[in-house]
Amino acid sequence: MSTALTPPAEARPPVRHPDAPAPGEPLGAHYAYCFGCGGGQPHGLHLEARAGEGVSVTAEFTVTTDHQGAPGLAHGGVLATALDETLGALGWMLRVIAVTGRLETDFRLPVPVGTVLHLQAEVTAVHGRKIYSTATGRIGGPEGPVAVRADALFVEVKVDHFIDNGRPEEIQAAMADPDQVRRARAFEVNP
Ligand SMILES: CCCCCCCCCCCCCCCC(=O)SCCNC(=O)CCNC(=O)[C@H](O)C(C)(C)COP(=O)(O)OP(=O)(O)OC[C@H]1O[C@@H](n2cnc3c(N)ncnc32)[C@H](O)[C@@H]1OP(=O)(O)O
Repeated sequence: MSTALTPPAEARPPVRHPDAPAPGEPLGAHYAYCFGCGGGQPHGLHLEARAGEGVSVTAEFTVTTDHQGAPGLAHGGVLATALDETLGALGWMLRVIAVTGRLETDFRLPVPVGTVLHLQAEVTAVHGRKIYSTATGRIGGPEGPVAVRADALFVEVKVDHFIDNGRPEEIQAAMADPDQVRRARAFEVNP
């Protein structure tokens, strides 16, 4: 793990937000067109995450023919996306908006098409806006061997990060969504 992903000595253990979803509760998509979790992306990962104990989440992603690199095998970048999306879902447990600053990935086993990747992620430490976290993706079941893993640094941001930087067409469409809950989920972690 790179030094940038080692929490400083002053970092604190993460605190589960009192209003975090209960363990086992599905977290749902934060944005319908998210490539990781959105239902509106036909070739996306359609990753489904659930709240875990403490500051953790679990998720599942089924590798399809849309996700290949080599014939019959998942593309490494797609697997990194699955790890990134799962780690991103930890924001629901802290109730903060955060984006990936650094993602360091280990690929340990090839992952064939048709595999269900069982993901687990947890926050390990928090220092100011910096959120340190780690994730695994197992195959053959939730207790199966680790095929992929990652360490990450997410950085807390304000909602302006998206409004100021996203392409105006998509930002305006998301803000104009008549579904208030969906609109809130797209722009805030706390709907
Ligand atoms: C319409 C749609 C709405 C969406 C609704 C939102 C819902 C919730 C969205 C969730 C989405 C989930 C999806 C999966 C998660 C992604 O994939 S997120 C997308 C990929 N990530 C990005 O696009 C981020 C791009 N990078 C940036 O915008 C900026 O570099 C950052 C990360 C915000 C940091 O910039 P900054 O705010 O200016 O902060 P900065 O002072 O540079 O850094 C703060 C601290 O972090 C450290 N740091 C920053 N980057 C790094 C790094 N790469 N390595 C080491 N340290 C770093 C700095 O050294 C600094 O440390 P201290 O000096 O405080 O000790």
